[in-house]
Amino acid sequence: MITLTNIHKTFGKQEVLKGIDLTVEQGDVVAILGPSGSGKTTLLRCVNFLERADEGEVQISGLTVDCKHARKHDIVQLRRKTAMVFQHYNLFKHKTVLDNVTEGLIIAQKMSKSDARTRALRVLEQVGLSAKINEYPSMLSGGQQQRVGIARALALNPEVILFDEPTSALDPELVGEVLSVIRSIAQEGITMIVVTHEMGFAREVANRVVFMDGGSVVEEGTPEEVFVRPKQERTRQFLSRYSSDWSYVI
Ligand SMILES: Nc1ncnc2c1ncn2[C@@H]1O[C@H](COP(=O)(O)OP(=O)(O)OP(=O)(O)O)[C@@H](O)[C@H]1O
Repeated sequence: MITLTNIHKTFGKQEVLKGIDLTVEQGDVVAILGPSGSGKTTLLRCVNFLERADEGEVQISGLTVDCKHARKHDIVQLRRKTAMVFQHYNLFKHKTVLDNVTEGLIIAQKMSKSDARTRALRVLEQVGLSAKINEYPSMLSGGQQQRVGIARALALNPEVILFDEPTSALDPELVGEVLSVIRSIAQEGITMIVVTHEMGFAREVANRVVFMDGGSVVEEGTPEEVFVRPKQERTRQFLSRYSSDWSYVI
């Protein structure tokens, strides 16, 4: 469903992605792990052209875009197939929860107000926020704000949702509620790529784990392959550093 081929990205003199190849099947939940600065977020942003890779190809359900020569029209088409959940939620502060979700549907998807409202109410129920639709982001906890971010992504009915460290801005006690919402969405078969430092989540919710280091994919496999029988020494070292952080229990 998604194929990334030979993705390269350089910032200044720093080569941040060194020829990444990755295939994601429909319904996959792919967790991307790796040390800080290994290029995880940059890779995710290259999928929907929030960053344009210098070289390589992004293919999402039949649409192939050459990163170097992509035209605006191709990028718009590709973005329609994706939705992103950001680390810092990126909500509109002066809009209610409901309007935060309907806005994208009315503007980007040219939906009527009443259809947008119907869909928004459905996804807000899915993330457990039916009681908060008329509140403003500042009235919500970080976990609730991130659930609005997730609802907004879901409402777009994308082929893939890209999560960029969705819990890293949250206080520890709020992480579980957001991960549980992501897990419940994953169980519905939505394709997801999740950049995360939550090892327990990656182990229990993802069906594929990708370990990146230094701008390359060092190892990938099922959670069992990567967590229990890692082949690469670098993966082993990384996991042992994080072994006390597997606190998320479903
Ligand atoms: N827009 C940018 N301009 C310049 N350098 C950048 C830019 N975005 C990322 N980088 C650099 O690219 C490298 C990889 O960053 P990236 O955010 O992709 O890593 P990461 O693995 O997601 O790290 P973390 O886990 O800390 O978020 C870092 O050295 C970062 O400073």
